[in-house]
Amino acid sequence: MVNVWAIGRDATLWEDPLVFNPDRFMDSKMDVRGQDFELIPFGAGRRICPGLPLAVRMVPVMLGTLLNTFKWKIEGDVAPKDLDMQDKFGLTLARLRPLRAVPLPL
Ligand code: HEM
Repeated sequence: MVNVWAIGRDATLWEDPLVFNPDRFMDSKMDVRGQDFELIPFGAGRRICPGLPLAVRMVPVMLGTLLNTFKWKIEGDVAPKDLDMQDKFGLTLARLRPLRAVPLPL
């Protein structure tokens, strides 16, 4: 069993590992397809997620469509910088408080 949680918080691998900063991947050559073990959201090796080819195509299409079709705000008018990023323990990590985003017509 690989502790992906610990890998993702390892300060020898990540700058400011506890900071939610998706921009850190902007110029990154890191491959999520099980080649770079710092980041293995689909697992790696023989049991790697068989849905990976579908997911890497569909997630950008779906996310891009949602972002281009609506403006978004966080329910309760919470500012993004104030978003509660605590997680709750489980077999997989889930947000303690679900993100409830509201689509607004453009
Ligand atoms: C962003 C989307 C997805 C992520 C992040 C993801 C992630 C994962 C991870 C981490 C595993 C465990 C790999 C391991 O044991 O090392 C897994 C397994 C699996 N995933 Fe996905 N997955 C995604 C989408 C999908 C989709 C779209 C499908 C099917 C259409 C799928 C089907 C499966 C199946 C069947 C397994 C079990 C494989 C096995 O145990 O041999 N996943 N996935």
